[in-house]
Amino acid sequence: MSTIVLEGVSKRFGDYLATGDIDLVIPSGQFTVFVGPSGCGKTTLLRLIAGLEDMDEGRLLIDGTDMARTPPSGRGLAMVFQSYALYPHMTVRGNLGFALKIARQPAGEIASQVESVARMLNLDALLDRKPAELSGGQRQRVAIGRALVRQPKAFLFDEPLSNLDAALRGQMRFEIRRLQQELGITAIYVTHDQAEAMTMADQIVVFRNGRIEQKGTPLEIYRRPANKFVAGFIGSPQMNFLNGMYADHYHATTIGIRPEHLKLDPDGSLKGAVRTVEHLGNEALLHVQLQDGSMLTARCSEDVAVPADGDIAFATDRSSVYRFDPDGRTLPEAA
Ligand SMILES: Nc1ncnc2c1ncn2[C@@H]1O[C@H](COP(=O)(O)OP(=O)(O)OP(=O)(O)O)[C@@H](O)[C@H]1O
Repeated sequence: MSTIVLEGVSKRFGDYLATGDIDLVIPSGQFTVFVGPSGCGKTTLLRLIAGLEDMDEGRLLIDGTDMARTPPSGRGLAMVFQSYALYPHMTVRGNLGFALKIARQPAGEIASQVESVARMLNLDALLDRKPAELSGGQRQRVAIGRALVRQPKAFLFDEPLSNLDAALRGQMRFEIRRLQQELGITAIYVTHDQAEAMTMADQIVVFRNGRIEQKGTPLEIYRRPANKFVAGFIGSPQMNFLNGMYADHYHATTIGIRPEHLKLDPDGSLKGAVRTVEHLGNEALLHVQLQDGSMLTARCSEDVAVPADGDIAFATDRSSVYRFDPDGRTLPEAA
């Protein structure tokens, strides 16, 4: 278990600020997810922590020790990449034990460590296969196992599931989380997928343009987004944003309503016409054009009755309406 602390960390590539002024605590034994759109600097920050990039300013402390002079190999961190980076000519057993072999551990010790990790990750039956003879999910498990045998202080995951199909991704999310909880190991996980962040994290850190927009538990971020960017980024389908008369009514520049907080109600004040219906099997998404021309998405039950003329109205609780100022900052709840 290890606590990782970043103090005023910045990194530039030439004139370009990839990540700036980062103050952050990664609590020991917790699962922290860095999330944000492509290019927001989350991978750069992970690589700074791993020691694969040098920071321009700031400090990195692991368990209270400044890492400025510690090379990547001395930090006790294990990184798992999207590309798996397995050795193709080695078997699963060889890949899993490689780091221990390099560290000149006795053969008996290597064999028992490899077997215990293989059991943990359900790889026992695959130990004699080469990476080319494995599925994507199995390869990813070997990559995780290879990091695990080194008994790291913390795991650093860089989009490890983006090469997998949706079903396997769901399963691997669950397995990574289970393993991390069982071992009580500190983990940092980089993704651009907000659903992954919501389902896996103890702490989510939302990035934009190299800076932290908000950090908190998944529910805090979903319920109390600090600004319009976070409100729009977390939650799927995306929060609806409305301006003009709808926002004026709430004394705000923009208001936001999540698709799941719209209720069909003939007396509702959000009146419009259904343009398309997306049937998802367990629910339907209604895309509605409001009277002022703006579009709204509503999450409804699959058996929703759309009137023949398409005219529809929604109501929402005042407490479900988010209000934003001209700079996009969240205003207190409407009275
Ligand atoms: N070695 C480099 N030299 C120059 N610019 C770089 C380098 N590495 C990253 N950048 C730039 O820094 C910014 C942040 O990159 P980074 O890879 O951290 O983003 P990211 O949030 O992880 O994005 P993605 O989800 O696409 O991987 C990007 O604009 C990128 O082009």
